[in-house]
Amino acid sequence: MVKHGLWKCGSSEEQGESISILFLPRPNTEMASNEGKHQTQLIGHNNLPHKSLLQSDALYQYILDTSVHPREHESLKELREMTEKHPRNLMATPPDEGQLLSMLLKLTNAKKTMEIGVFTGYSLLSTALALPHDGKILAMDVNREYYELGLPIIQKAGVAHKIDFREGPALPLLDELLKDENNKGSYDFIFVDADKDNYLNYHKRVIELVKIGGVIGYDNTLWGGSVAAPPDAPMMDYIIHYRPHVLELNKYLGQDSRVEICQLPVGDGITLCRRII
Ligand SMILES: C[S@@+](CC[C@H](N)C(=O)[O-])C[C@H]1O[C@@H](n2cnc3c(N)ncnc32)[C@H](O)[C@@H]1O
Repeated sequence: MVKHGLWKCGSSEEQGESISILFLPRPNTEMASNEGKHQTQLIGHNNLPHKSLLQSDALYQYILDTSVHPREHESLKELREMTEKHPRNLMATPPDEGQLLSMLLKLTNAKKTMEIGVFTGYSLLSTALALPHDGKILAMDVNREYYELGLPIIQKAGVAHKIDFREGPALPLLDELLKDENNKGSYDFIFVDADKDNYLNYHKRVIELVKIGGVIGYDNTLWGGSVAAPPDAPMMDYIIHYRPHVLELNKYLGQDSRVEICQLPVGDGITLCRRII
């Protein structure tokens, strides 16, 4: 049976809701042959096969084995393995997405970046390793304890000096940044991976902070595949709760003339926005 899961989360996890998976049927799968009926199944952290919307576990494993794990920096591997033991490990950015972020940062010669939603720091460390020695990352998370779990590994990797971590809700921090005209249009790259119900609020702000030609990446824009599910498909409560926000963001970005966009089915879906005006 092919499984399609919701792998990442926003503030619902902060509120202690349970984590589970939304299964969606696909043509030519066991589910489709079952008269096309939707099925749901609860599944815990430890028995999830992978974080991806790809059509099979084997295909995703092939990508990991062939292109991702052999090239993963030893510190990223250490951080990933440490995070796998965390009860909320589903929040972590998967390694293929970390590789994508690293490639983007290098292709765009990014130097000044921002990350909203750090958790234990997989995407943060991917970013820090990809930036030049004098690169900078303004990293925000409501929970410093998560960040501090990965910090010793980041320090050991010799890239902690690039990170300016701020604890607290990101919106007021962004509003504070916007008070200084020098911050506007100054960021090369901004990665948004936090509370999904605020993504449009983030967009209104980060679009002013990213430079023209710079890139904003919004994570989880396929929301476990639920964005294309029929409204009556069985879904977990937190999926239902955030789904309208993700749908609204996707619709908004699809029409926002200030950016060119590209939505990729990597991880839980990432939408890249290149600011053009
Ligand atoms: C999906 S996780 C981030 C995963 C991370 N990018 C990684 O590589 O593992 C979401 C994070 O957003 C944080 N968060 C939730 N609401 C937030 C808010 N309003 N402002 C800042 N951070 C928030 C959570 O504490 C959590 O660590």
